[in-house]
Amino acid sequence: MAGKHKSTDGQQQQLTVALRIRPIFANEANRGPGVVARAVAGKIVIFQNPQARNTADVLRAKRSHEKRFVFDWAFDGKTTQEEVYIKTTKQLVDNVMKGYNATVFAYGATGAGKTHTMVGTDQDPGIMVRALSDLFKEVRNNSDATSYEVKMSYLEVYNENIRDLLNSHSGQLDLREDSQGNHQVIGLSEVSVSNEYEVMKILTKGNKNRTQEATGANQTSSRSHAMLQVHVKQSDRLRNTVQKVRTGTLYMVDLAGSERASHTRNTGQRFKEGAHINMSLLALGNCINALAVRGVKYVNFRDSKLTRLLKEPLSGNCQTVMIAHISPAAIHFDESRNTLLYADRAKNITNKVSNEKKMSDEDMKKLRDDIIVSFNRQMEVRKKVMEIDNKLLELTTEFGKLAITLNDWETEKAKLDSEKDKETSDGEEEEEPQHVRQAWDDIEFVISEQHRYLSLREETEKEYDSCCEKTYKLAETLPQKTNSEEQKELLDILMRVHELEIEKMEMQADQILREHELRQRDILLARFDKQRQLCDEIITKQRAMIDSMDNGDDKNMKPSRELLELYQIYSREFDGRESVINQLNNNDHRTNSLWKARPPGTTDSMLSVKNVERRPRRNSLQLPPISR
Ligand SMILES: Nc1ncnc2c1ncn2[C@@H]1O[C@H](COP(=O)(O)OP(=O)(O)OP(=O)(O)O)[C@@H](O)[C@H]1O
Repeated sequence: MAGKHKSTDGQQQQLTVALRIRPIFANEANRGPGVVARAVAGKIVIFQNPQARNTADVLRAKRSHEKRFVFDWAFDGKTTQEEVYIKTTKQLVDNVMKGYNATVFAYGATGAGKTHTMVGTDQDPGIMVRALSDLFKEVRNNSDATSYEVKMSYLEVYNENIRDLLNSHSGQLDLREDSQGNHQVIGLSEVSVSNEYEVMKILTKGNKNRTQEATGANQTSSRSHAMLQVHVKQSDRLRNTVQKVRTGTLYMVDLAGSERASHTRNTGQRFKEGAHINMSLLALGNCINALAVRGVKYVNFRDSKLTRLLKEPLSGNCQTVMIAHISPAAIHFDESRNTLLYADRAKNITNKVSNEKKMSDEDMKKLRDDIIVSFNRQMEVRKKVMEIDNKLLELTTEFGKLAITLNDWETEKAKLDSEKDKETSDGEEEEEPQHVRQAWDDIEFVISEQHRYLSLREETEKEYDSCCEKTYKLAETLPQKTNSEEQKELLDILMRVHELEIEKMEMQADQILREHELRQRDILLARFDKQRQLCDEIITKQRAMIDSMDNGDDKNMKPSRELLELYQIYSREFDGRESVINQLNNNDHRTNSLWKARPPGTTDSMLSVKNVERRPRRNSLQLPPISR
């Protein structure tokens, strides 16, 4: 089997080119110098110029008049129909069943064996029948899990007119280009088929309708290009699974003879046909030449109906096999050489093959719905995270307030204890008032709530991450799944709108956090303020104590010179600070703007609830001792 056909999705694939040399007929062998084309080693064609045989120097003649062509496959007169089918087309059938498109077309001069390869006879059928027979075998083998719909259409292009071979009354049919750049034949009948016997009947009927005429070159020459299209649509039968619908099309084309019109010695109508056939084959040749040159952006498929119909097979999402045909007879040297050169050129054509690219309106709607559902879920979960954050921030604020109440109480208790010491010296601890006991209970509750919300946040954040991943995976499939710019643009806009929604939500969350930070700073500042007042009080009292000692008898308790200097600096700082605070209190606006700057030394962890731990109940406020 040709390894070249085993398609990996989205990969560049070269056109597979096979060359078939039919057996020489007795009348051909009698008429000239015999055989000029031989297939060697299954891949090489040795082609000789018959005139070389007249040269005396046999070796020199051989070198200059013998040409070798290498193809994917080279078949000779002994190769069976089955072998040709297995090597060129069998894998295409497998790929069509996987949802790819595939084309096999027969090219060559009149009488070179195209129809024999494509259609064959009842006793020895050709590719069309064998491919359909294999396709139905696959359908039967997989019918438990998959439901299939196989439809066929068969048309011919004759004198640049398209006719339906399955409906002889259809007349000429129009070819239209859809929004995705594919060509469709309007009004072409599609027949549902379920087994190979029906296919055989339909093909025989179609071939009878085909324009055939005896010419000087062939007894039953096909004067038209015939195209058989087999569409396979499949969907999973299994319940509770996502319905996956795949469609693949197999195009099988039997082209009209490619020889020059003059060779058939035709005049009048026959000549006109020849001219048309050659015009479309010339257009096909031009397309093949253009496609074979790497980097060519524009290929003109518009010149003929045939090239318009073959646009997708040759340039688009399709695996394509060309089977070129030649006669081995010396009398057909010119046509055979032309065919060999065409086929050689066609080897360079590459197609990009994918079974994902084509997207029906139904699939498009599903993808759009999936994206919306995924985004909405993402927004919902993000909202939940925001609500949790909000709750955590409220708890942090609450914690801050309660901490102030407790600190206030510790300060007050220290004062009360020292006053009591003076009076009674019994060392009994001050009883906590009701609001302080309540504050301890509340702070305990706040801490347990913080832990609860933190673990909830962790879970919800994980859920949010998986939602984001799902949405972006869907978004990533877009370029592969759509082939229309319009579809892509629409889905891009949809994605952008939702991204903006998410961004808006993030900004709201940011705003809430900022407001909370401001509140936290207020609380922190209030705590600093209390601490400062306490320090002031301590320093002032110590100063008074030292002053009183200074006046007393104990000269050893005199403060050092250094300490006295520090007191002076402190009182200057104190006066300056008081005047700034007075100024700020008179001007609310400026006070607010001052809060906007983070107080020096305030770190994120100071604002975070995670790091706040319950203070030990009986631990009074610790101040650094002033060392003398
Ligand atoms: N490989 C082959 N083995 C045996 N007979 C062949 C083979 N190829 C072609 N023939 C015979 O040669 C004759 C011409 O072949 P065929 O009609 O297939 O040519 P064609 O290329 O389709 O010609 P046209 O373009 O005129 O339709 C037929 O009688 C056919 O049976």
